[in-house]
Amino acid sequence: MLFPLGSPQRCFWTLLVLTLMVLLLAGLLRVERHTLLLGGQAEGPPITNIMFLKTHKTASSTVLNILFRFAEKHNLSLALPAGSRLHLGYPWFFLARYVEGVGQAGPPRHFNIMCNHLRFNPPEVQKVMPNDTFYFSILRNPVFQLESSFAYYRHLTPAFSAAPSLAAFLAAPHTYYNQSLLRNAHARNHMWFDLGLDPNAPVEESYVRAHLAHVEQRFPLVLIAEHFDESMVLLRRRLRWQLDDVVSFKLNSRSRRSVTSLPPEAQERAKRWCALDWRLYQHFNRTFWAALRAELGPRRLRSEVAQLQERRRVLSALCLQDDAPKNKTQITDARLRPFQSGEADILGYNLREGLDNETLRLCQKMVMPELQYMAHLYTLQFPQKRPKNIPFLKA
Ligand SMILES: Nc1ncnc2c1ncn2[C@@H]1O[C@H](COP(=O)(O)OS(=O)(=O)O)[C@@H](OP(=O)(O)O)[C@H]1O
Repeated sequence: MLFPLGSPQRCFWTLLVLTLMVLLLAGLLRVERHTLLLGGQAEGPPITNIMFLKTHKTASSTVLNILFRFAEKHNLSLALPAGSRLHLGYPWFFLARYVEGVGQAGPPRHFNIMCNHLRFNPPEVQKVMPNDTFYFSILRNPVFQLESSFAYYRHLTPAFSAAPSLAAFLAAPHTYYNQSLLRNAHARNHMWFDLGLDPNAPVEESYVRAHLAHVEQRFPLVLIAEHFDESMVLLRRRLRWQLDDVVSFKLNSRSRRSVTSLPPEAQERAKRWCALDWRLYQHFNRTFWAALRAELGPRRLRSEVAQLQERRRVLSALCLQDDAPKNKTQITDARLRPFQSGEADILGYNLREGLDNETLRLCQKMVMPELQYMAHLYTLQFPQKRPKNIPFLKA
């Protein structure tokens, strides 16, 4: 025996061993708590009051599909466009009266989820969303966002239709771009515009910093389209949702035929032309990774991303014909054909044949394009109103 019983040394070693055991136990408990969280048993009830600022050409229709499915599953109310409208007043600033069910008179009406395209206007949004609403949005690298916008809004945006190509537009943007036309919103700092800010403001440091701080204050979570799966991991944790709630298929994508890659010098021009969006993207790309790091370690992140991707693989094999997106001529069910625009060849999906009713319903919702799904939810929420008319479905 090294130390005789009762000696101070023995007390010291006993205390040390006990302290180490307590620390070890505390560590194990922490790991256990994390594991529980990841198994889908998030702490607290799921968040159900949500405002998603649906920026353009940023994977936002895929996020909207996730929110629509959650709303339908939990019977939550949606702030949907009033009457025959298909969006919430875009490109004009959002007004509460653009929402169905919000009258000029009478008590204020609140909704659980707002996620259709709108130009952000906080005081008006607050009129229809509860005080405890969780605000989030998504951004994409402005070079790719602009390229996607150019293909999609080619015929709707005067600045784009006047230019022979995006590279030509970027070589001399002021030749084509008239900033007084609201319809040119798609052509410059589109995400900055969607946030309700001035896309033609001079890129002065104090202005940019002040507005980035405002956006960060208003949106505690900003996702990044290039890191979609990591974004879903973070979103799920923040909303305290289940894994299946954030599994999705890629919606609104273009066929390879309609994607053009800008040469490096045109990419640099795009960053300069959309300098406000570029600053926005750089800033929120940093905050996104900082938020992920604060939330979970790299191993845990890899494991959650892998779980999400595995679930997507399973659902894709269950739901989709050939596991692959299809162009409009290949999609057999007209209700699943996405809206086509400009020079973009927008893809959708065919479902596998012979699905049982419950699986069919799940799969249909996962691939249902935005307008059709919105029309479906509008009829569910306002059965007494005239159903939404989706003109291209009749063509
Ligand atoms: N999951 C996921 N991950 C990464 N990227 C994705 C995802 N889902 C959609 N997309 C791409 O987002 C583009 C469509 O964006 P939106 O749905 O926001 O467009 S819209 O404004 O609602 O019309 C469109 O980009 P382009 O194909 O470059 O046009 C989609 O391919």
